[in-house]
Amino acid sequence: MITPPIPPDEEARLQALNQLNLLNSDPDPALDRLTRLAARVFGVENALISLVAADFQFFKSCYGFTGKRTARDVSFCGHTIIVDDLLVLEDAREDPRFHDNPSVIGPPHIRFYAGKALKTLSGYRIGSLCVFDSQPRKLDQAGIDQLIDVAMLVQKELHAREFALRASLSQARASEEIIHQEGLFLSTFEQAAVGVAHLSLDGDWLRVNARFANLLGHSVASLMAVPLNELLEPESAAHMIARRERLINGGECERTEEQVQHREGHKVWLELTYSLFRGETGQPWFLVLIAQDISARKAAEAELQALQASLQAEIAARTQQLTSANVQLARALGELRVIQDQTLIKKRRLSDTLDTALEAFVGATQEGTIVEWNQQATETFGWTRDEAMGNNFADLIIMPEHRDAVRAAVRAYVEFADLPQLFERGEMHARHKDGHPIEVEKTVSPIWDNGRYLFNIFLHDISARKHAQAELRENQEQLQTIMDNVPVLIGYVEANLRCRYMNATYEEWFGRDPQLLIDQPIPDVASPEEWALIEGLVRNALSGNKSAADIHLDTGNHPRDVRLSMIPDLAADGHVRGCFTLGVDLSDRKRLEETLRREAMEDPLTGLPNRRAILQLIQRACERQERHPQPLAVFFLDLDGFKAVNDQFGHDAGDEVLTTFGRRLQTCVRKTDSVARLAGDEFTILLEDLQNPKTDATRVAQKIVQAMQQPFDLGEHQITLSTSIGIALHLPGEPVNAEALLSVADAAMYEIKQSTKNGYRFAGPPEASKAGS
Ligand SMILES: Nc1nc2c(ncn2[C@@H]2O[C@H](COP(=O)(O)OP(=O)(O)OP(=O)(O)O)[C@@H](O)[C@H]2O)c(=O)[nH]1
Repeated sequence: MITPPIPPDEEARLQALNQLNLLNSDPDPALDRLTRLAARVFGVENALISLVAADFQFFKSCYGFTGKRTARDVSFCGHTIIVDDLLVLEDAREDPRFHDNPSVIGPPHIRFYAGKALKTLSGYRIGSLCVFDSQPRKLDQAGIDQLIDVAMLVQKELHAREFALRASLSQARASEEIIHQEGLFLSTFEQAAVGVAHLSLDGDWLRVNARFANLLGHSVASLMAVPLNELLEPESAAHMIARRERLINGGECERTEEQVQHREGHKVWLELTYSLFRGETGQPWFLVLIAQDISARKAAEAELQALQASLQAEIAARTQQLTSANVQLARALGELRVIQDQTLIKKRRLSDTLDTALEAFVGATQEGTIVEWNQQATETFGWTRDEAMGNNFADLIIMPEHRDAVRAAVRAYVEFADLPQLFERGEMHARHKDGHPIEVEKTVSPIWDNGRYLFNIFLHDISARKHAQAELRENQEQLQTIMDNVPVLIGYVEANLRCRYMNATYEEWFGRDPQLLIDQPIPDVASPEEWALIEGLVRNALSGNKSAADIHLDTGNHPRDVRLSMIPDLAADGHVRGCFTLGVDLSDRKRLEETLRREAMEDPLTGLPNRRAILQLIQRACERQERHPQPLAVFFLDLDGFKAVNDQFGHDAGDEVLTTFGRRLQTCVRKTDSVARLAGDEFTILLEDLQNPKTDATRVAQKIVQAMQQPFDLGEHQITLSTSIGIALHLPGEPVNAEALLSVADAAMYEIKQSTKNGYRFAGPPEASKAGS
């Protein structure tokens, strides 16, 4: 006996057989009729339809023979399925393959055997139709043809089952594809980062995504309750009608910027893109309206949630419809055609929506292969759709240094369902075709698609925005540098008295970090003394008035005289947002002024008031007499023989004498009186509040003359000098002229100098004056 050989396509053959679900199945009346027919046609005892499995053969239909299965290695049919034609044995005992086969040497004692292989629609030989008998027989050509005919009938029955099975499988796959496409469309429609709406040709809402409604402060339902033209300015509504007409008449998609009514009453600036969706025959179906908030982007997840739920219910309902459509193949095929048309429309709607989107859209498989690429992606990255499709998205649009991270993120998601940070809405660097980096805002949405993930990636080019932000930052830094380097204290106080800014001058003045002030209430960070100094100014400025004052600040290092100015920061509506603070250090200027003032009024050698100062003092004293009518006296003094001191002892010795003379004069008068040096060795004394002018003046003059008797100490030498004194009295009511009064005293001094020197003389008639020594 020879065991049946294994066919070369065994594995595929067994798979085809298993898919038919016929092994070990119940008898089939149609097949039983055919085996009965075969036995009768050939007048044999037995007819079988056998299916050859991996290690047994199963008798799907038997006529005569009563077994259900036998081992494959003793089977006749195992041989039948490997021959191209029929296997015909007139007497099995004479064939080396079968002469000792258990079915030959034992029951059913097969002698005659004729079998024809049965093939599946794909050509796999899964079994055979055979007839056999316990008596040897011959089979002529007519018999062979008949056996082939009956085998073809059996094969046709099997094909009918296979066809039904395939149709059922194909229907199931088509249903899955429709559900998938529906899900893809809805997911994209709802996840679009822009507002999307479909409008009837009359401009009525058909479908609005939550993003669109959210832009206008509406829910989808409430927005759809308001006609679009009522949301627009009257002029814009008229334009919209004209725009619709143009699109219907074949015009290109149009983009416009409109002020649209927000539900809360204000207007929102939106960029609106109108396009038209046409059916397969070109007839206009509906309008697609894309809206983008061009003032600010706002999330709308909450609204999306509700709409998604209703759309999912719609998917479930449709799935139910499709399931019931599987009852009859013909009907199912018809419905399939309809649904395929709908799928096509939705695909085109999706594709149109994506192509008019203002964001780049890239669809990629979990291996990274690009399967979707819209027009905006071409504009953003430079690759045409044809160039991009089929390529790896990381290689194409991710900067080389980020590719490993992106691939790891995708792997983490696919293998562990771990949602990496990379998928969150955020910013990243993408890569242009020419290699330069593009800053983009990304949204990544994984979708479960038929046993694997697809990634929907929305990318929005934000390079221009980033560039503007960088420029702004640079300008702010430049401004900050200037502010920190001007020798002026600059700050900003908010209306709630909190400090928002203080420049580096603050640290220079107070030795404290200005950052410690930021956001702190000024009354808390200033000392009580400082706050008392500036509170009035700050509050005045915060009530809208400019204010300035010179204040004396104890700034730690050293006290400063500061000119503090407060300028209110007024908003466009007139309310006060805060105030700018400018502090200019006047200390140096004040010191200089003081020096100049002193130098203008003081004699540098003796430190006594100079000529200008004593003239002012005399003038004011005379003016005071109007309120306090007390007489005063002016002395004009000149040292006698002073020139000789210089000549004999030198100029320094002369200076010493002058200084000592000044001090000596001060000891002769009251603290309220004034001693001044006019020039050279000329001095002046102003005596005020005299009771008896002449007597009082005489007493002072004599005191001076006496004081001059004391020698001047010049180191190794001592000298004695005298002075000549002219005295002018001024009584209340007399004309006020300091220069004239001084001249009068000078003239009196001159007279005594010309006569005796070393004495005093009153101005006026000779008898009123007296020389004293
Ligand atoms: N050491 C010194 N000498 C001065 C200063 N200013 C003026 N002199 C000198 O003071 C002298 C004053 O001159 P006079 O008053 O004419 O000389 P005198 O010797 O006092 O003459 P009589 O007044 O007539 O007694 C001059 O020699 C000046 O050069 C000064 O600031 N220091």
